[in-house]
Amino acid sequence: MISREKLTEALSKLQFGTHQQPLVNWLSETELSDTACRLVFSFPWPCKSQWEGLSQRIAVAIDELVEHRDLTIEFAISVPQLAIKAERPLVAGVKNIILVASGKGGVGKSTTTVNLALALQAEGAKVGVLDADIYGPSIPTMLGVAEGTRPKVQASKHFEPVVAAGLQTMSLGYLTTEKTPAVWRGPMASGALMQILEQTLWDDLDYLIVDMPPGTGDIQLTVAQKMAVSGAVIVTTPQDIALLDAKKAIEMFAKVNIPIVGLVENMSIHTCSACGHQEAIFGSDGGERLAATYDAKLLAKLPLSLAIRQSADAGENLMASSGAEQQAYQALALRCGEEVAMMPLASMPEFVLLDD
Ligand SMILES: Nc1ncnc2c1ncn2[C@@H]1O[C@H](COP(=O)(O)OP(=O)(O)OP(=O)(O)O)[C@@H](O)[C@H]1O
Repeated sequence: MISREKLTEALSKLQFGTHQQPLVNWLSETELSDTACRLVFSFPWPCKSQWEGLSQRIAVAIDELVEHRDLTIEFAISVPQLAIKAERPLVAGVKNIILVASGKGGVGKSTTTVNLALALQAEGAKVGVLDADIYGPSIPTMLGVAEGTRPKVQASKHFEPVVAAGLQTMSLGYLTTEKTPAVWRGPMASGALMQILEQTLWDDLDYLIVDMPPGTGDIQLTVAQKMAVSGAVIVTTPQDIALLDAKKAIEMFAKVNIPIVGLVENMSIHTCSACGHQEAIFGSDGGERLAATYDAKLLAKLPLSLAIRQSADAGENLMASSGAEQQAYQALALRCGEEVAMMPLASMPEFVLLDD
């Protein structure tokens, strides 16, 4: 005979996610009758691509209990808001702010921001991107936003985000022109950034991914300190010089008590499209070594690839393709979402988990 207890027992044998937690942790609804069995699982991070496989695993695990009943398995996503207890104010309409940073310029921070955002969205989250790279806002181009696009202004004080590829975006690039490039000095730059962060009408975002300016100077420090941030993702290449700068970025965030969600090793391996030969052009295992030094997680190793460069240049959505690159960003998004969701479980007293 089917019972809730037996169901839970059978389901507790299944694990899910990198942390291999019991799937039953996310069982949010159970309906049992003589003719039907309906289960609803609600996940705190976006993971749509996993649902089909999960559904099959669940059906096999409870097959004997379900017998002749109609089995319905449903999945939902409910990303919790991670908030800092401290005085930093939350940004309206945003549940989690994730900073994407690098010590060194040109390591692929903006490319990672865009593709991480698109991949989180493909996994079922509502995502926005704030282009805070004042030295060269490149997010609009990478998302195919037409040159000269300006955000709509509401009541003379709020910006409506520019929606591109389904993402809510805001960039200093929308507010400056080639003739009036932004020549920002420290306080002015961080002031302008905070202003566009707070004056944009973000609409119910699970994640706002912020493309930080490269470096670890005053602007980065001020912005990081003023935002109520869930965590930072550090992008580096495996090259020694980039790793050195990534260390500075990790230490900067430690100083202002911002947890590191994890590291991304970009431009990791290159596979020759003609012969398939693989080469570690910028060196190998730098990400692993850095992660080990700081006891941080290596979220992903992303390939150095023509498809990544071309999609960024052309403003095309790489998640609409189905190659190894799309899979690499999908894996990054799944891992990143999970790590953010798991954060309250770690020993970080300055964080509280708020229910919806
Ligand atoms: N994994 C990758 N494979 C191939 N090309 C890449 C990859 N990542 C980034 N690029 C390319 O490298 C260049 C620099 O990338 P990007 O602008 O994302 O770096 P960044 O760290 O944000 O730079 P900046 O310091 O200027 O803000 C771009 O031309 C981008 O298309």
